[in-house]
Amino acid sequence: MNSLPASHPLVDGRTSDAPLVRALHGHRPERTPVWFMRQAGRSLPEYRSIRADHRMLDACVNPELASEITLQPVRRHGVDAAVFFSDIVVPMKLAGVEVDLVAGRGPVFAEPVRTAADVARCRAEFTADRLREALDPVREAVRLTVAQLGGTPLIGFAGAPFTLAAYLVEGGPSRDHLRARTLMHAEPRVWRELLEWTAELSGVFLEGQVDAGASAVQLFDSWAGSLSAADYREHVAPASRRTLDAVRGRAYRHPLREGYAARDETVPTIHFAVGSGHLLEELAAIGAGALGVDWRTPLDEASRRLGDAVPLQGNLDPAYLGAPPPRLEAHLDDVLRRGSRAPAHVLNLGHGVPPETDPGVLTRIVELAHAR
Ligand SMILES: Cc1c2[nH]c(c1CCC(=O)O)Cc1[nH]c(c(CCC(=O)O)c1C)Cc1[nH]c(c(CCC(=O)O)c1C)Cc1[nH]c(c(C)c1CCC(=O)O)C2
Repeated sequence: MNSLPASHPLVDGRTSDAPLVRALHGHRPERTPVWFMRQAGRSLPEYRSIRADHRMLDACVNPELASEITLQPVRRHGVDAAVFFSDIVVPMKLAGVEVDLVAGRGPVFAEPVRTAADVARCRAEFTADRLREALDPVREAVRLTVAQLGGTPLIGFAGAPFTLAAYLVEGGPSRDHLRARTLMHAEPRVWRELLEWTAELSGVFLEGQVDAGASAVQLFDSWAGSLSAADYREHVAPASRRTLDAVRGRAYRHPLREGYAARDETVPTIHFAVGSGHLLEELAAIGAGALGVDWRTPLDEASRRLGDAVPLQGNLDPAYLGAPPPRLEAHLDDVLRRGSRAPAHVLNLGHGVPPETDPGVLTRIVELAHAR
């Protein structure tokens, strides 16, 4: 096991008892922690004003901007965690892959990766070492952010190997990732090599964020829902496990507990996939400490299927953000009630904040959840 540096916020006591960290370790803190996927982004006027002058991927590798954008929703909403402003394709970009984030669409790759030769070239050219050498802007952005956050934990993240591979093989966003899933079955060896590579880059990206001060990480397995349970288990799970292994071994001694209560803890990990109700058991088997659930599966049902043994995160339906306040509040109560069945609950949306969301609604959700 690798230890975290002494100056890490989990080690020096700044975040070791924060509600988010306690919940992800399976405890019920004094208040339900809440944060929102995509809390940093177009729903905030202060974000749009920065982005008016900077391209998305440029902002991600500019430490001052990335840090400022990460902090904006924490200041505004009083959420229990910051999520690092970056993107799942940033490690690809830093390793040398030609990729852009197109507004309204998402990641677009100049050269799709489809053949054995394509995969071999990626593995030879866009290596983990090359990424490590280019990772300083990310480490610096994390350090600047954590220095401002005090006791609020920063969540680092990475794209899961399948989600990245789906974009790479398709060359951009796609509906059901058919080309990627075809490669999986047509050339399983090439597929495995592709996922080994995406898993390694995502692992290095996570490692960099944790070592620079992130107190938890989330793996975004966003498009895993397009896979059958059998395919997920055989062709994807080993790679996702490898990505999480990059930080799962990071241990620390809880600074405030002594004697019999003192024991090594590991950096909390969250695993999230959209439309993956049929995969809950497979996702849990990856072994992340907590599971993010989208809005389609009620949290009490998810918890029951997992033997009431896994802390859950979620799962307000983003469609309720535009509903009249009494309806939204009833939905919030329902989610909190169902979440109370799990050993621990982190309140979140079932997917990212839609850009047109009124940010006042998000602030209100935080207030209500904290008052419950
Ligand atoms: C699939 C995926 C991507 N990126 C991400 C995922 C996994 C999460 C999910 O399932 O939604 C992860 C991501 N992307 C971004 C974050 C920042 C942290 C946060 O959640 O606040 C995170 C965690 C910033 C971003 N990443 C992106 C934006 C929008 C850029 C803008 O401001 O125009 C942000 C804030 C761009 C992006 N990047 C991607 C898409 C689909 C898009 C949207 C394209 C669009 O609608 O314009 C790929």
